[in-house]
Amino acid sequence: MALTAVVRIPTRALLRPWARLRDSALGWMEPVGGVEVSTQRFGSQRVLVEPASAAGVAVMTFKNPPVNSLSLELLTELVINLEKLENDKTFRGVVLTSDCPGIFSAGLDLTEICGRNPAHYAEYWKAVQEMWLRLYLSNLMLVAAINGACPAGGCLMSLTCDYRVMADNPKYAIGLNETLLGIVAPFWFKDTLVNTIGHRASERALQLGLLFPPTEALQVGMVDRLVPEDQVQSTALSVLAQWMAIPDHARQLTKNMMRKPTADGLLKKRDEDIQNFVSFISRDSIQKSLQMYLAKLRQKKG
Ligand SMILES: CCCCC/C=C\CCC/C=C/CC(=O)SCCNC(=O)CCNC(=O)[C@H](O)C(C)(C)COP(=O)(O)OP(=O)(O)OC[C@H]1O[C@@H](n2cnc3c(N)ncnc32)[C@H](O)[C@@H]1OP(=O)(O)O
Repeated sequence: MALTAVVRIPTRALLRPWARLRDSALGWMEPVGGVEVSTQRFGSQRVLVEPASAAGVAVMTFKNPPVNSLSLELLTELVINLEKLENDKTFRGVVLTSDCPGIFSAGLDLTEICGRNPAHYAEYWKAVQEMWLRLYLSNLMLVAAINGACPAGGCLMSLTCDYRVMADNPKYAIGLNETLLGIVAPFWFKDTLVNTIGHRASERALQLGLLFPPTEALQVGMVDRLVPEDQVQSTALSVLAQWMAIPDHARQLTKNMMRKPTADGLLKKRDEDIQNFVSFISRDSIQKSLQMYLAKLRQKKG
């Protein structure tokens, strides 16, 4: 269904983005001459993108049931939709969230890294790298609305955002738990965590594969705010409204200055990282660990 409508925002607000917040706070909604803002919903099978009611903001919702595992398809759709948002200069901020009840994302799709061939592992890992690079270096303001469990690759995805709001439900946990599966978080996962919670806390969390319940995640700095479950998305949107008050060029240059050196670490050796992944994941011992882990997950219900 096409929900095309056009809202006009005054050019002065686009030139001075921080003015938009003030204007809307004053109740300014008059469509006056200026730049067209598309309010059309778009997206794809697994990623829905909807413009939020605030100008310049979109909500990107992952819907890859049952657990939003990061399949090759989901990763590809995510990157395509992010690129669309970035190319549409009317968007300045995006909330990332999930459509799967109680789960933000279960991380990498284990069926993509278990029982496949080396060419598939290479293709998949390239897509994981691409997702991280695009999100981590995005010029857009990204806020993760973590409305459920957020292990491993799901946690990584949220760590690429500029701010994390998590549902205050002790049933949910967040963290890089790779060691529990007998696998190792690659250096760029580690770097992203270190940049967020510091070296000592990362070392402990990574070695032990810690999954933090919300209160501990807040204490360690893995998330920025806890709110009741039904307020996760609205809080994420109001955080974005605050960030929108900062002039884009200054914020973007600052973000790039903070993040580029970390991203360069991977950009300089993408191929080597793919080769490392393929040879690591293809080992019999690693495949056995993953099979056992998957079997345990599947047995849980039985
Ligand atoms: C020295 C050189 C080093 C180089 C190394 C390079 C790289 C190696 C590192 C690679 C990095 C990997 C990062 C990852 O993301 S690995 C994935 C880790 N994910 C997890 O551990 C999460 C596993 N899932 C869960 O804990 C739970 O499913 C849950 C998310 C908490 C949800 O629980 P619940 O609601 O109870 O749902 P179920 O457990 O019953 O699951 C439903 C259904 O979904 C299947 N499933 C769950 N998670 C995954 C997954 N990640 N991938 C694929 N499938 C998954 C689960 O098996 C159930 O399936 P069935 O309905 O068929 O039983």
